[in-house]
Amino acid sequence: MSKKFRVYEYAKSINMSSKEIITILKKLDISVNNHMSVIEDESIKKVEQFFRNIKENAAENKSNQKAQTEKAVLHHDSKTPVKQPERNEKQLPKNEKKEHVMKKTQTSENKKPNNQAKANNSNSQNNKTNDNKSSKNFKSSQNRNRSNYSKGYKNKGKNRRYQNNNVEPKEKVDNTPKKIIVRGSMTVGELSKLLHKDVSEVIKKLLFLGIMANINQEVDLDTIQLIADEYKVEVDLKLPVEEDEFEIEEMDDEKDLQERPAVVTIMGHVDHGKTTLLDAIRKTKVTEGEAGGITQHIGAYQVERNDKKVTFLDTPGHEAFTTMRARGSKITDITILVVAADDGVMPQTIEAINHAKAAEVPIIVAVNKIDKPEANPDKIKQELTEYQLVPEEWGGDTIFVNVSAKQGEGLDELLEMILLVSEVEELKANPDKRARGTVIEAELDKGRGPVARVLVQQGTLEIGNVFVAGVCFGRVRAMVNDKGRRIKVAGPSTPVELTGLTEVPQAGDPFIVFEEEKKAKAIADKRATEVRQQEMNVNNRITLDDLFKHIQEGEVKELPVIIKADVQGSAEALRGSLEKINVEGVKVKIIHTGAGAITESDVILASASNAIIIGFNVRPDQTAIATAEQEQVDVRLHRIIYNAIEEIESAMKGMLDPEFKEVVIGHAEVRNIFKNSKVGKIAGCMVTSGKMSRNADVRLIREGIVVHEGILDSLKRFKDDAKEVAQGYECGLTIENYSDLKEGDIVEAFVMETVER
Ligand SMILES: Nc1nc2c(ncn2[C@@H]2O[C@H](COP(=O)(O)OP(=O)(O)OP(=O)(O)O)[C@@H](O)[C@H]2O)c(=O)[nH]1
Repeated sequence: MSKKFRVYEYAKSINMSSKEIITILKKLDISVNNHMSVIEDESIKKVEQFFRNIKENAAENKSNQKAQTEKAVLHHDSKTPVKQPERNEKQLPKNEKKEHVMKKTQTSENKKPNNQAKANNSNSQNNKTNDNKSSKNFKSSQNRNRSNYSKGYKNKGKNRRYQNNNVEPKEKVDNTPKKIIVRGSMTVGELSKLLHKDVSEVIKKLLFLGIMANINQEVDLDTIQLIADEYKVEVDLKLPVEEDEFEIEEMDDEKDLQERPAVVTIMGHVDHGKTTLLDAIRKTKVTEGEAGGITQHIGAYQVERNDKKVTFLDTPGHEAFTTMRARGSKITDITILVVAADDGVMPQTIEAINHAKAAEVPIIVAVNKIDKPEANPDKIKQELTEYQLVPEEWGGDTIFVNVSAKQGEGLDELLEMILLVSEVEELKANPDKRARGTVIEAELDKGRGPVARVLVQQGTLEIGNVFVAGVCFGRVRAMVNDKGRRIKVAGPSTPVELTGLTEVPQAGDPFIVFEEEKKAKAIADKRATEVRQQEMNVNNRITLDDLFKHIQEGEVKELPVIIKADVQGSAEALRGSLEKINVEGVKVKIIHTGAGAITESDVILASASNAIIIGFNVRPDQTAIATAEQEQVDVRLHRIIYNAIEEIESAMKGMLDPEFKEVVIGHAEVRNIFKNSKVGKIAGCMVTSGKMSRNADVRLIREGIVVHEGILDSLKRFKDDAKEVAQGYECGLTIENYSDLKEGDIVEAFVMETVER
């Protein structure tokens, strides 16, 4: 080649990825920045030589292997002891060996169950190249294994371990699949699993095809086909579904649109009465028309007034509201901003206003606690004008309603106003189409399996409908409304609890009904793959080594956190709050959230990502406890969201530069004053607590007031200088630049210590 190439051009010309070429160039000490870098003819020659060497080495190794195998067999036959490590590997039952490699794959995906991890350790005991001493080393030991693979390939003639691994056990049962289903590119690890092959074997095959790859490297469809051909496996290519086609909502004809109930979220500052208001509305308005009806928590509830319905979301606060929004779902039509009339506009009031404004949701102000004697609704109105919420009577367009959630006052008027705003907003939906909505909460129910609480936003949901919620597929088996009644259909703005899912979706996940089960399944699968890949990328980025390196270098300061909660809604609320914490540049990174007990796989994920686990109203199971102990993963259990947030904030402060705090080490009482012509006044003291130390800072306290702060000039025990004088002993001391000591004064000695966070 006489021409200059860019990395990507050259990579393309030999059917490899730019990434692979860059890796090889770096190995050959040829510096390149990225796929656009130009590579000279000289460098290309070196790369080509590199490939030739690999192929030659591989060929040589193959013949060496054969010789070694024969020799090994001979040795064995002639009862000559065979080296222990080789024999151990060989004596492993075939399936154990497979597991051994599989585990490595799983470790990289952070899915390694602990029992397998243990087996892996024991299998590797004789293998000095494996370092599984510390479970915190999962990632780094994995990296070492990977580099050993490549080393192994280069020096196969010398490295007995890899020779041995390559000896096919004679009794090996061929469990190669006849056909594999391929939906797109995948990693070498995933391909190996699919083909029921050891990763090392697939990496070897790739090498023969001139592709340097490690377990996490992605291989494209052509390469997958080539490798599959090598094993005579048929590839069933299921090309990705064009999801957008199905996901884009059909335009509705104006004539098909019908009025729908408003969906209302209640926001406001802590203790201003959000929950009380929600409960009051529910109690007075729900049970009224439903004699004996028992309301059920399904994430939202509906009330009726003047034959019109209003849907209230059950989770008060803007965290949940924003979490939903962040996940791309807009479910709130109107925000009720609760402000306590005896308090005023507080930080979270302002936050709530900003959240509602950002989402362009109209605000109705509920001035609460007007029953209190100190209530001052006008003060609230005044304060809110600063935030462009001006009451109508003052020339603005914001609706204010005075309420007492506690006494049930003003609720009718509030509902009236909600209906008025709904009318102005012209909230409409087409009930005659496939349902779409948003998951409000979801959890795994012991008896019923995955349960999702969904708000239907468009169309009508019916029993038997097939749907996708997030990455989960389902068929509506049963639906229950907020009054605990089984229902068969649910129209726009109706909250329902449904069963029939295969997995537990996440709060905020979009929910779409499909006509065909096949389409729904394909979309759920595709989404699941995408999410898995995203998760894997995240995990690759957060390594223990990297995290510490970045923190030390001050580049990145973040605390990875896993949240498990009793219901997904709480997990998401906690996520919202934690992600908002910003302690001098350090942020929380939520790497996983879920509903249910803390499991071993959570602990392993935490270990691999150096994360802290927060359990909210959940406990770790027995295996998780043991693994957490072994992995030294910090698991914090809480029942109050605020405490969890506070604790994490403190943990984050531990990651900041050290701060100092004062520690009092002792007190001495001045009993006599001696005058010395040379040094001035000497205080004869008795150490009453702790100790006096020559190096300590001191403050002089007279009748409870600090009259001076400074350092000791001298500390003596009788006539001798002393470093320290302990409690119960007498001492003489002078304070630097201070001579106004008096009998009865207290000398407090203190030191500044680094704060242990
Ligand atoms: N006097 C009076 N007290 C009220 C009223 N509404 C709520 N409270 C009281 O105020 C306190 C806080 O009410 P909550 O409903 O828990 O407030 P919240 O805004 O949901 O609080 P968080 O959930 O902590 O954010 C409780 O003691 C209520 O009983 C009211 O209209 N009048």
